[in-house]
Amino acid sequence: MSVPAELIALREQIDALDQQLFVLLAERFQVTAQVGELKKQFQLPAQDLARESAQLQKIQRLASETGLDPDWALRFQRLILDEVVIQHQQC
Ligand SMILES: O=C(O)C(=O)C[C@]1(C(=O)O)C=C[C@@H](O)C=C1
Repeated sequence: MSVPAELIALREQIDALDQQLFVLLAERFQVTAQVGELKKQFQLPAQDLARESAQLQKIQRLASETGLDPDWALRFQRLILDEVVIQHQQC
């Protein structure tokens, strides 16, 4: 069965967006790696729950404003934060 041209075009858009998403994610992890180094230098804890709480509130608001499911956005952000904390602990 042939794939409609419209589907091909939409998939190209998806691939381009995925690429942007991963470039941004990689950029975020580069910044958090710098935070990890700084925390090590100043002997600060890997996790900052007050900062996370403020971020998660912001994420929920952003999700609502952009039409994303706030609960899903929270889970997504949690995944990222947990990974950063692990990386901080390993640094
Ligand atoms: O801001 C910090 O203190 C960070 O370590 C970065 C970060 C984040 O990825 O945004 C990660 C872990 C902390 O618990 C809070 C925030």
